[in-house]
Amino acid sequence: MKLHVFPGADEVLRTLADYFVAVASQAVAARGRFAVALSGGSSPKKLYELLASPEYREKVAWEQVYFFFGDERNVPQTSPDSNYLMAKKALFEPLAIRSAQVFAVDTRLPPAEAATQYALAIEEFFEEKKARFDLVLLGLGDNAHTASLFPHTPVLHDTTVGVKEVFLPEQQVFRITMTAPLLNQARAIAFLVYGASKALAVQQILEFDRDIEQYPAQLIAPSSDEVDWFLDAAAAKELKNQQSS
Ligand SMILES: O=C(O)[C@H](O)[C@@H](O)[C@H](O)[C@H](O)COP(=O)(O)O
Repeated sequence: MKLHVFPGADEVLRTLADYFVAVASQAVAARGRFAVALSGGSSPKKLYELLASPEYREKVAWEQVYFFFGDERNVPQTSPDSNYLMAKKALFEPLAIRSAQVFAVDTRLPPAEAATQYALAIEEFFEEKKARFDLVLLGLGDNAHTASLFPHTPVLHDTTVGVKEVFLPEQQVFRITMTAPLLNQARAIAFLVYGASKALAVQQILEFDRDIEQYPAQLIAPSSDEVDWFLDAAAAKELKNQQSS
């Protein structure tokens, strides 16, 4: 696990953008393609816009990049809450990404069906059960959730390598999420977390005793052991140890 802590969010985003470029280039060179599972929420929007900017857009062979979503809200793809719509506006449209390169959750289906169909689409893409993303981008909620692995939800104990629907009783909404076993098959995982509101969650995940019911992001432990945390100082301020382990 590697920590990359910088004073401001801009430096965090640029460092993660450079990391993204490096992992993408390595994957294309080794396997002829780069399969990435994007994070949703608000934090990664600036990263996607930076990657699509004139400074970065020439650094990646975008025609060899295939995009998936670590999770999705159970809303139409035209909804402002859609992770797909956010990525479409920030990344896919500016880079003229072909629709065949983007695997979005079909949220027209009922949640359970959408999850099953998405899992099948992932298996077909990788042409095997051991689907391995080259990179999974993750955020962190201030309640220590990641993707849609929320505290005290059954999906936290799901050993399926796949995609499941999650009902969030507080918000009375469904989400669709990759399970921890699927996420953990990734070759590399990068968390992007910035802002003081995340500081306690970061400390809980990295320094508290294991308690996945309360701190679901503790489930993220890829077999590759390649987990990089990209944090600004505000998000890292509760950490006693800011050294990588
Ligand atoms: O669909 C989502 O919302 C994300 O996948 C979710 O896991 C997100 O990463 C965290 O909730 C942090 O969200 P912010 O970046 O908006 O704080």
